[in-house]
Amino acid sequence: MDAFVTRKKRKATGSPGPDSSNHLSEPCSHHDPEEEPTDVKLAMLSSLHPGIDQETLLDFLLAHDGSVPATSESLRAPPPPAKRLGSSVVSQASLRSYTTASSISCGPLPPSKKAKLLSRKGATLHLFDPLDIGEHTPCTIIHNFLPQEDANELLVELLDESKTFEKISFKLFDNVVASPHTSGFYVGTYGELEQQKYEYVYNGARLSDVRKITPQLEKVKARVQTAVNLAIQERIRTRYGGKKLRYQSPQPWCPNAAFVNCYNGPQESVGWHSDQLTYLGPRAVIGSLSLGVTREFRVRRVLPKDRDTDNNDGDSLLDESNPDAEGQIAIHLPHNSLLVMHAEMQEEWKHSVAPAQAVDPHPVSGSRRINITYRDYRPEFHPRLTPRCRCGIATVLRVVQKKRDNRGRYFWMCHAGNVPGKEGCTFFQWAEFDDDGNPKFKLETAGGGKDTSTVSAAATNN
Ligand SMILES: O=C(O)CCC(=O)C(=O)O
Ligand SMILES: [Fe+2]
Repeated sequence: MDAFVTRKKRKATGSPGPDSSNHLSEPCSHHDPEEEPTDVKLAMLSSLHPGIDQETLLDFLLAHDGSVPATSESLRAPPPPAKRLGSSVVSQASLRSYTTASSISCGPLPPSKKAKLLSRKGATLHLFDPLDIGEHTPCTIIHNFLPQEDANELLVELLDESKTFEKISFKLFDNVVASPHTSGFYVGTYGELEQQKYEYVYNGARLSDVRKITPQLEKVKARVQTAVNLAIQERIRTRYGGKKLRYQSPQPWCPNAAFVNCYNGPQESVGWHSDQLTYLGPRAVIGSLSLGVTREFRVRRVLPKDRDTDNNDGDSLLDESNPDAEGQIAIHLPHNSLLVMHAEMQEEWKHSVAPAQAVDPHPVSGSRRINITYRDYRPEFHPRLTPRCRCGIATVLRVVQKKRDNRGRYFWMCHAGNVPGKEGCTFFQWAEFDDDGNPKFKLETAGGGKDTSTVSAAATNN
């Protein structure tokens, strides 16, 4: 592991570097050494010092001018770092009484008249009230979602499944890092199972542990589907001015895959990331069901970045790559709560499950939390159809999140660099969709590849 921090980081040759995610779990693992320095550095430090929370790691990283080896050394030195006291957590039961008169009297605000975001730099705003969550985040929360018995049965079933879950390994710079929690992937039929194993690529590699959906997961799927579709319609009516977002699919949301995460104890977590859009398409919606102990799901908006201020100095640690730049919002996800991540979530926000110092034990799961993300894999994004790079691997779909010029533009890029033992190629291609998010593939480039040397500049430092 020491080599891991002391080795000089490698820049992928010719890589366009428009990173949009930094995820320590499937199916969203991306990283880019140049674009997400703080997140990546925090991920490295987290894996080296799993017992230390991210806020403390960030404090130390800042104190050591962003140097991972120096930070790590200092964290190793006795005495162990004290827990940050006087944390910036702001807690309240509801924001109703804090919002403007108009937002109270007129109901949900149209997008143009958003209530002022009450999170602020360096602070974590804790939201509990579903109305607040709907108004201030791109999510809908439904508490006590399933009949109690169904929730418990599902929890028991998945706790048993999770005994054989594994941490997912991926490549970070030249090193192999394990996700800070375990997970399993489920699909509907044996046919889909074979397809997923042999045709789809996750994080640059085939996923060997694909499982057939369990009876309880299947039973609950229909309820999740109904609730998510209702939530989407409600969101469109109340937040998007009655019209779905551009590139959002007009088709009903129909889950056909489920990632199940197990967080075994308070320290298990998932770092800041956006979920990978490769098989979901743009403006994807995800239904996320939580069981067992309550954990904090944090969200933060990705702040745009001007080209002029790119690469200026070490200040980047203090702005958009800092999770505290605009403030985080913590949504508490208790047992049996369904969180709908709406169409604006993956493109414009990042999310994480922060390590906790302690958790309230759950009568069934003890200190464990199970999370299921139901996903709608769209047939039009089957890897048979999506562009291939020179590595012969289906490329991944990503979006420019930061750089103002190309913010919101999608692109396909090689992902092989994430595979242990492999180098990625320079494939880059802007992705095009019709207004309903259906891909328009350039036939001449599918299976071929395009060098990024000219187009990449447009996306660099996104
Ligand atoms: O555990 C959660 O609530 C979120 C998990 C997650 O973000 C993911 O699997 O992509
Ligand atoms: Fe996620």
